[in-house]
Amino acid sequence: MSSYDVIVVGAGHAGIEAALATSRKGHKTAIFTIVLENIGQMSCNPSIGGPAKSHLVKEIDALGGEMGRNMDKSFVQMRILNTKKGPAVRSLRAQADRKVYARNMKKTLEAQENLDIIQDMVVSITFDKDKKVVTGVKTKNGLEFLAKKVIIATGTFLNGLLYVGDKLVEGGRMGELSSKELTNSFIEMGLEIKRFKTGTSPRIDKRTIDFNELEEQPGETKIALKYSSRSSDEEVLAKPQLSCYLTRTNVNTHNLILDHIDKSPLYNGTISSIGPRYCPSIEDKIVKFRDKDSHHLFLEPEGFDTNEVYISGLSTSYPAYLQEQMVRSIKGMENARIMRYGYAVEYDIVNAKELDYTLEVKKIKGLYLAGQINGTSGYEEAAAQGLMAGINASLALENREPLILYKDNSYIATMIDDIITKEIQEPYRMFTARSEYRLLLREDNADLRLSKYGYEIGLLSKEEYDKVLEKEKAVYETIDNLSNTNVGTSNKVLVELLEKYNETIKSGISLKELLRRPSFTYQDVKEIARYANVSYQIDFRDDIEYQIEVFIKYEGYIDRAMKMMEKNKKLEEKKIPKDFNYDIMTGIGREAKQRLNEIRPYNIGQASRIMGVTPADISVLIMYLDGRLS
Ligand SMILES: Cc1cc2nc3c(=O)[nH]c(=O)nc-3n(C[C@H](O)[C@H](O)[C@H](O)COP(=O)(O)OP(=O)(O)OC[C@H]3O[C@@H](n4cnc5c(N)ncnc54)[C@H](O)[C@@H]3O)c2cc1C
Ligand SMILES: NC(=O)c1ccc[n+]([C@@H]2O[C@H](COP(=O)([O-])OP(=O)(O)OC[C@H]3O[C@@H](n4cnc5c(N)ncnc54)[C@H](O)[C@@H]3O)[C@@H](O)[C@H]2O)c1
Repeated sequence: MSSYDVIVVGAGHAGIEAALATSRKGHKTAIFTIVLENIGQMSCNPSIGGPAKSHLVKEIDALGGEMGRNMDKSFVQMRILNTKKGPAVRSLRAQADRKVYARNMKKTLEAQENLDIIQDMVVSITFDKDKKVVTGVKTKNGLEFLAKKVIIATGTFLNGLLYVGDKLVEGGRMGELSSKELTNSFIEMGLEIKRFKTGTSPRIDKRTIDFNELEEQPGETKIALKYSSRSSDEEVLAKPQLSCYLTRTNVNTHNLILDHIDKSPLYNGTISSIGPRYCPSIEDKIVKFRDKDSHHLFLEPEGFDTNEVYISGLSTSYPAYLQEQMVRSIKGMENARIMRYGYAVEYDIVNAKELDYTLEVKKIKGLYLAGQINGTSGYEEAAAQGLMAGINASLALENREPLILYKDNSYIATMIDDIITKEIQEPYRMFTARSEYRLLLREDNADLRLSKYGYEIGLLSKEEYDKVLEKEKAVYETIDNLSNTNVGTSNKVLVELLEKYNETIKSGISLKELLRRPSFTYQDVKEIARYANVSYQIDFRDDIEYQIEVFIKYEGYIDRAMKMMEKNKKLEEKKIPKDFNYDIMTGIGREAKQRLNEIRPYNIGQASRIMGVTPADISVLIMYLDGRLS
C-alpha cells in the first residue's frame, strides 16, 4: 500500500495550490484527479480577477502560490477595471487561453519534486478506529492509499447533476464523471451536507459573429500588467493580446426568456438548490430585474488556437433550441452557431461551519476541505483556500504553529472567517465590500502585507522576499524625502505649475503636499523634483511609484482605517477558552447560545460576527470572560 505525507483529492484550482504548497515544502504528496487532461480546468469563464478576486490572486502570489504566475504565462488579455475609482477597488482582470492555462498548470505539477499525480476517483476517506484521525483514501480502481493529512478539493463534482432544459445527466462538469460515493464519507463523519447550483454560458463559433457593429475592448499593451511580482515586465509586455467585444441583450431576448420560463429547470421546479446571487443565470437576471430592458454581454475569445468564444453574462440552463434562439436575438450574433451549450450544475457541499480557521475539519484530525466543496464559488476563492489548507497541513506535519491570517491583513482571512463563522446560504464569492478594511487591503500592497508569511513558511525564496523589502524601503524613504523637500518658489517652478497644471502655490509647500493635490501624479512630481535638484533617488519600478502615489494621496483615509483596525484588534485579542461553557450563561439569547456552542469561536471578534449573536450577547459574554459574571 502506498503511503504519503499528504493526499490531495482534486486537481482543480484549490487542489493544485494545496498540492504545490505541501510538495514544495518537502512533504511527499499525491494528487488525485478524475481526468489528467483537465488539471487546472476553468469550468466556465476563462478569466481570472476582477474586483476583489484580483486581490485574492495577488495575496496567493504573496504567499508563494501559483495562480498568478500561471496566469501571467497564459493570458490572452490583461486590463485594469475601475480605473476611475479609488485604489481599493481598482483591479486587474485577465482573460486566459483556457487550454494553455490548464497545460501550463499540468506542466508545473509534473515538474514538481515530491509530487505524484494519479488519475483515479477517490470513493472514500479512511479513519482510525475511533473516527477521529484521517488515515488515507480508497479509490474506484480498488486501491487504498495511506496519508497523514488528506485535503479534499473536489469542486462541483460531488453528486453533480447537469441540466440543459429537461435533459439531465450525471456529471461534475459537462463531459466529466460525477463523484458519487465520496459524499457518504462526510455523512458518516456527521458533517452537514447542502446542495448548491451554478451554471455556464454557451460558447459560439467566432466565424459566425458579426464583429462590425460591436464595441471592441482591447487589452492594455503599454503598461506591464501582471499578477505575480515574480513575473518579469518584459515577459508580459512581449505577449500578444486578443480583444473582447461588447454587446447587449434586448427586449426580444427578454421576451423569449419570459415566454418560455417554464422550460427553465431553475424556474419549473426541477432545480431547487441555491445558485450564486452575484453571478446569476440570464433567466434569473431577467426575472429579478424586470424593469431592465437590456444587460451587458462580453464576447471573450477562449484562446489563440480556437474559434470558441465565450458569452460572458449569458449563463443559462434553457433547452438547446431555445439557447440558439436566445443567442440569435442579440446584435452581432444573428447568425451565430453554438459550439457548446450552456448548462446548470447541482452539487453537494459541506457546511463550512464544520471547519477550523486552518480549514481542517474540527471533528477529524488531519482532514482539510478547500474550494467549492466549502460553498464558495470562483477559481480565485478556491485557489486561496487550497493554498491555506496546503500550508496548514504542512505546518502541522512540521509541528509548527498554523498560519491564521486576520481580516485586517487579507481578503483570504475575510473569506475564511465568513465561511466558517456565518452560515453560508448561497455560493459565496468575494467582494471588496465584504471587508471593512478595504482601504488597507488593496491589490497593490498584497506583497507588502503577506510576503513575510510566504517567506517564513518557506514558499518564497530569500531573493523574492528581498525584492518586497526593497519596495517597502523605497516607498517609505521616498515619502519621507518628498515630505522634507520644499517645492521652492523659483520663477521656473511657478510658471511650470501655472502653465501646465493651472496650479499656484504658497511658499513652504512640500513635494508630498503637492502630490496630494488631485492634479498631480507621481510622474508630475518627479518632474518638479528635478527642478528642485533633489539628491535622492526618484525613479523606481512602476509598482513602487504607484505605491508611493497611493500612500500619499489616500493617507488620511488609510490612517482612519488603521485606527479602526487597531480598535477592532482588541476584540480579536480577547481569546475565549476552548472549553468555555456557554450553557451556564444567563442573560444571553437562546439562539446565540446555540450558535456559540456550534461554532466555538476563538475570540470575541469572531463571536461578534456569528449570525444570531447580538452586541448585547457579546457584552454578556465579555462580562463572563472578565469574571464580572460567573
Ligand atoms: C458550470 C460551471 C460554471 C462555473 N463558472 C465559473 C466562472 O465563470 N468563473 C469562476 O470563477 N468560477 C466558475 N465556476 C466555479 C469554479 O469552477 C469553481 O469555483 C472552481 O473551479 C472551484 O475550484 P475547486 O478546485 O474547488 O474545484 P474544481 O475546479 O471543480 O476541481 C475539482 C477537481 O476535483 C476532481 N475530483 C472531483 N471528485 C473527485 C474524486 N472523487 N476523486 C478524485 N478527483 C476528484 C476533479 O477531477 C477536478 O480536478 C463554475 C463552475 C461550474 C461547474
Ligand atoms: N457561472 C458560475 O458558476 C460562476 C460562479 C462564480 C463566479 N463566476 C465568475 O465570477 C466572476 C464574477 O462575475 P462579475 O459579473 O462580477 O464579473 P467580473 O468579476 O468578471 O467583472 C466585473 C465587472 O467587470 C466588467 N467587465 C469588463 N470586462 C469584462 C469582460 N470581458 N467580461 C465580463 N465582465 C467584464 C463588467 O462590467 C463586470 O460587471 C466572473 O468571472 C464570473 O464568470 C461564475
